[in-house]
Amino acid sequence: MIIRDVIIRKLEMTMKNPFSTSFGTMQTRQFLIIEVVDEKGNKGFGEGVAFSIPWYTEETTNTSIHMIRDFLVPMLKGRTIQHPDEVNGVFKSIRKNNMAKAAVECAVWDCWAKRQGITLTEAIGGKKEKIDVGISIGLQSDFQALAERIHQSLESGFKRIKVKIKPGHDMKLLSEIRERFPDVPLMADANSAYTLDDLELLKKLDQFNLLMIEQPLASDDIVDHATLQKQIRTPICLDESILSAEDARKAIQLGSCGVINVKIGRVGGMTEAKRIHDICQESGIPVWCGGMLEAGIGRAHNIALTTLPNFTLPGDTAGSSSYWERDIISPEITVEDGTITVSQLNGIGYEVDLNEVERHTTQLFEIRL
Ligand SMILES: O=C(O)CCC(=O)C1=CC=C[C@@H](O)[C@@H]1C(=O)O
Ligand SMILES: [Mg+2]
Repeated sequence: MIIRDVIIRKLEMTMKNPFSTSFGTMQTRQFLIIEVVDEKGNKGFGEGVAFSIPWYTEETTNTSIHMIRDFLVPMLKGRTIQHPDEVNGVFKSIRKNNMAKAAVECAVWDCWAKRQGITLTEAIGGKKEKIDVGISIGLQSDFQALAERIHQSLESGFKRIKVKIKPGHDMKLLSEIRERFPDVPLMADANSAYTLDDLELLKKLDQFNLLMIEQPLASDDIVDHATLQKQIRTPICLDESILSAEDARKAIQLGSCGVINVKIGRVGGMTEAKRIHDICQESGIPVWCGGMLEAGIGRAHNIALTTLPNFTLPGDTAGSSSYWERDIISPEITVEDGTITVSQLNGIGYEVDLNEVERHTTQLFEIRL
């Protein structure tokens, strides 16, 4: 396969509900859609999930455009790609910028699967026909609002609830949730808001019987997390700290976590996500698919990834209607009784609604290779 054309679109879409974490609130979601076209005219799509502000990782929507236009796409010029696993190696000389790499690599995966006449799920070796889905609820204005969101989410069948915590919004919040919803599969994501100075408080969170606590300490740390994991019963789930399969190997070796959240963008693509899955599987560490408030194309890639066997925990892969009035794919992704039925259609399994894409496009770059 030879990639002949690449179209980079920057989109801006308004989320139904603002999403708040320990680092800020977002309602307008900027992201990229990468379209690749091969020499036979097959098309593939990937989503660039970096935010407009570099608060989750160092990347932004605009740094991704720069990386993709000026470095990554030129590296594909004149190259025959036998299998999409090769793209990870092609981009290896470029450091980090994982979300930019993943956006292009995922478009190549989709294109290749369509060219082979197979689903993306088959292309990566996934087997599940249905996947379990949880929901991530951002910080809310007050407990009543949060309780209402949890209640609605349980009514809709979501298989686990993730809430955001930060210093000052932890003990009381979790104890109120537990009082009202004693048996709910519950986890808390701190997005790096604590340090080992908070050890005593973090130990107390064990009483809430959380499935796991996500990224309590620094975003680039695995050493302090290992110290913390030895002193708390609740499994630590690493998110921000794991950027590669090597990071996963080291974190597991140090005992820094009991679970890993895999995000395709954060780790630089589908190939690296599969490697992390495999390392965790060999080490008895369960994984689940994290979310980046994606639109339909990114979401479709996440669903395919989740069909791998060691994705044994529900992911942050809620359906289109949890985020958008109208998604950019057809049909939209729907969740029934807390599960998504994996599409049997080729590639990502959904049609990209180019009219909707255009309606939200604020910048477009066409590159002919
Ligand atoms: O529903 C989703 O897409 C998951 C949302 C979510 O929890 C997150 C998205 C992006 C950055 C973070 O705030 C957070 C996370 O850390 O997992
Ligand atoms: Mg997280």
